[in-house]
Order: sequence, then structure tokens, then C-alpha cells
Amino acid sequence: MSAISLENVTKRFSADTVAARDINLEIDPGTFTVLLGLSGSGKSTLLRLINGLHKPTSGSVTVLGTEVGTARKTQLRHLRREVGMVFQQFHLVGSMSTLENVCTGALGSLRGPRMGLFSYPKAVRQRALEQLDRVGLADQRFQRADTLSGGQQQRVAVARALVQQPKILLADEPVASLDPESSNQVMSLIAQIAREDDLTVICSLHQVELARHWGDRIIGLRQGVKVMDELAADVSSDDAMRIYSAQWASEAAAAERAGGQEEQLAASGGANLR
Ligand SMILES: Nc1ncnc2c1ncn2[C@@H]1O[C@H](COP(=O)(O)OP(=O)(O)OP(=O)(O)O)[C@@H](O)[C@H]1O
Repeated sequence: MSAISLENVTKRFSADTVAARDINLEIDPGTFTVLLGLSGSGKSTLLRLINGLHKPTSGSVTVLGTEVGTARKTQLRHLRREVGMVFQQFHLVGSMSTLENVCTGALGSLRGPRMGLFSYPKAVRQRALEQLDRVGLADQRFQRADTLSGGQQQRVAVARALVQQPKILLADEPVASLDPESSNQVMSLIAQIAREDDLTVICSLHQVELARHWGDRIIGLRQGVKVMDELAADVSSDDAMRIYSAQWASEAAAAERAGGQEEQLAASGGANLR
């Protein structure tokens, strides 16, 4: 069974803004998929459709066997525990220690508010420390989060996502705010943890070379349309760069107007492009 399945999914925010257009997608468990596309192409929307933050305008999104659009609140709550999220802006609480920030990842499975590290059950603190250790930051567990570097803060955010023991990790441009060295470290960490925990990862990126290096599969988005879906090993730098090219923008728009975009893009874009 697919970990994630999208059938004819469209997300329309307004008459002019269609962030996902008739997307079909099957994601196998334990795979690492990268979403590539220009700003505004619909990457975040796709991730938010998968974790239930957006409901599709039409079509269906099924995650770990639950159809997100029709799920009851309790089912959605359960599903959100199985789907960890990492964002470009790390969304840590700067004044809190790194360990407490990681503990907040368990809030979805705890009742009531928590204030202070020791308001969390010992088992959660223990799990948080283990995850902090995995990302190489156990020594900084009592340090305020806002004193860490960007790369370190993103590693804390990864640990926070892992503390809920997810089956799926969605990462929305996790390295867009980082320098190249920290970007590689964070991508390497996510890939290593995904392998160890058999996680299904979907990660949006802007960097073609990171996508080719770390992804098993690359999905290209353009104006909400899936315009590429290939094994990363089969995608050259030039292929991937075409997702961003101006010529492709006009081809995609023309195909959209003609209503037969998939066939036209395949014809004009070569074997790797759909
Ligand atoms: N909540 C919303 N309400 C209205 N329009 C939205 C909303 N979220 C996204 N959009 C629009 O949907 C389109 C796709 O946006 P989305 O954020 O999914 O793109 P993206 O590829 O993730 O962009 P970026 O790389 O800049 O994060 C854009 O035109 C955006 O303005």
C-alpha cells in the first residue's frame, strides 16, 4: 500500500489562484521524495494537503490509509502524530532550552498545556534527549534555542518532529535559510534518520543539486501542475533546471490553456519530462 496517495487533487484558493491542479501521486513507504519548483508553484500547498492543514477542493488525499478530506477530528489528530513537519523558519521558542523545544513535539499526544521542562513526563524528556543526541546536540540541551546557529536550530526542529515517532516526515524548504555547509549537514541528517527509522520523507527544496543528491525521486511543480516525476538517478542537472526555465513557464501555460498539458510537455520537454 502507498504511504501517501493523491487522486485528481485540485486546491483552489480563489478563481485566479489554483495551487494544485489535478495532481495524481503515489508515494511508497520508506522513500525520499523531493519537490522542486519556483516560488509559488504549490510545494507548500501540496505538503499542507498531505498533513490535513488544507482540504482539497476536489479529489482525494489518503495518508497511511486515512482519507484526509473526510477524516473525523480524532482520526486527523491521530494522523498528525504520524506525520512530522519541519519548516524553513524553524519555529522554535527562542527563550526555551533546546530540550524543552524538542519536548513540545510530543504535545499532540499529551493532555493540557505544559510550562517548563519538568512539566513533561519523564518518558517524553528521555525520548527528547535521545532525539537531541541523534542530531548531535545533547550537550546543548539546556542552552536557549535562540543562542544556536541556524543549522543547529534546524537540527533541533528535526529532533522535535521525531519525538512524536512519526512514520512520515514532511520538510518544507528545510535548508532555505541555511548556508551550503549547514544545508548539507541538515539534509544528510534527515536522510540518515529516514533510513534508520524507515521514514517516508517528502522534502521541498530550491537547490537542484541537493534534490539530485538526496532524493530517490524528484517531483517538479509548475503553477500547481505536476510537470516532472522521475527517479532522481534519471534526472540530469539540465532536466531539473528546466523546471525553473522561462521557456518552460510559457509551455506549461500554453499546455494548460490547451487543456492537454501533460502530452504537450512530454512532447516538448523530452523523455524525462511529463
Ligand atoms: N492560504 C492561502 N490563501 C490563498 N492563496 C494561497 C494560500 N496559500 C498559498 N496560496 C497561493 O497558492 C500558490 C502556491 O503557493 P505555495 O505556498 O504552495 O507555493 P510554494 O511553491 O510553496 O512557494 P514558496 O517556494 O515561495 O514557498 C501561490 O500563488 C500562493 O500565493
